[in-house]
Amino acid sequence: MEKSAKIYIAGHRGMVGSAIYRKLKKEGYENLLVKTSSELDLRNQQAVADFFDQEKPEYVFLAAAKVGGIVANNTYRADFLYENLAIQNHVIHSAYVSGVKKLMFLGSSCIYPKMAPQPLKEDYLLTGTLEHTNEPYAIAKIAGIKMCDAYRDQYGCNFISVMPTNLYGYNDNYHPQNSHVLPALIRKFHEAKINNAPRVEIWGSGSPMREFLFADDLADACYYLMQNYDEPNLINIGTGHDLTIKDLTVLIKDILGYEGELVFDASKPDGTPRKLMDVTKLHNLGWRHKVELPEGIALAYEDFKSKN
Ligand SMILES: NC(=O)C1=CN([C@@H]2O[C@H](COP(=O)(O)OP(=O)(O)OC[C@H]3O[C@@H](n4cnc5c(N)ncnc54)[C@H](OP(=O)(O)O)[C@@H]3O)[C@@H](O)[C@H]2O)C=CC1
Ligand SMILES: C[C@H]1O[C@H](OP(=O)(O)OP(=O)(O)OC[C@H]2O[C@@H](n3cnc4c(=O)[nH]c(N)nc43)[C@H](O)[C@@H]2O)[C@@H](O)[C@@H](O)C1=O
Repeated sequence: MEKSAKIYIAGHRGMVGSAIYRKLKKEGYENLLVKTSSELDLRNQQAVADFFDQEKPEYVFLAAAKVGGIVANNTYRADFLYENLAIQNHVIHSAYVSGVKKLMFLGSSCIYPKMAPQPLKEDYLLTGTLEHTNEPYAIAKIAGIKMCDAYRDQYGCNFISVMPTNLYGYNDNYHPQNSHVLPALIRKFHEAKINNAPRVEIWGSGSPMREFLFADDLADACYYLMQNYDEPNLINIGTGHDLTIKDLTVLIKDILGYEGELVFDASKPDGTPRKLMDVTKLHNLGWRHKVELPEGIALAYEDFKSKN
């Protein structure tokens, strides 16, 4: 990617898009094209086609999507399927029509079968049944991967797909119901601490295992892969380490300095028992994460406090 290249970051106000934006600025890219969802609704096919026709971006990071935690995914099942399919269909097709040189599509670790062997290798895609709570979102993401590959096969487009593990960081979503676990726990322990609440409720059994990557590390990996990866099929992005939700809870509780009790709410879903990424392919290409979980949680908490 030449420093003068015109680069469209779809979803630049989100956690991932804003991290990619910061990374590209830091690397000296000045010609960055961005639009909020009110300026350009990516669900609108004609608006997306017109935008690509007029702006003709050379590179695209597709980090716009309908995103949320386990309960949001399970509650707004139709919206997660429809909106994500619409956004990615319109952006990927218009990128082909307007002659984009390279596009990166962001998927998610939930594309893998619920009971796949661990760690999750890229070739486990479509080898089993998906986790129910996020099946619509996962189906949309799988369609995005297959769309990138099909446009490469039929039209020779250099469209790549990356699969990040669970993410957290600056500009995360801290909504009490719709967020992912890590930002949800930061909010819960922060509020419990300032209100002297005796206990905090944790969803599910605490036994599921999750892997967490700081969003700025993800942006670094995306930039690296945009320069060093030109293959079909997907590539995982993660740390290669995971922990139980219970251990994550204790870690966040300690970092935030909350001293009350934990109560596990079995009426809430556990979701996938484990989804640890196999990052051999990424490591072999020469990229590794830098921010470890305790440091990243402290950074995310500072960001949360500065906005709340
Ligand atoms: N968060 C996580 O743990 C993980 C995320 N990912 C993937 O990373 C990508 C980014 O996620 P993340 O940054 O967390 O999500 P966020 O919710 O933080 O940001 C999503 C962005 O998408 C934009 N967007 C949503 N709908 C539309 C629309 N109809 N038209 C235009 N823009 C739209 C929003 O724009 P605006 O602000 O202008 O409204 C927003 O900035 C997604 O593809 C997601 O699937 C993958 C694995 C884990
Ligand atoms: C990134 C990935 O994220 C989603 O999958 P998920 O990993 O299951 O999502 P999650 O972060 O919301 O939960 C992880 C675990 O944590 C437990 N948990 C405890 N207490 C809270 C809590 O307070 N909030 C939340 N959200 N979860 C909690 C929760 O019960 C679950 O066992 C996908 O839908 C999809 O979006 C996707 O791709």
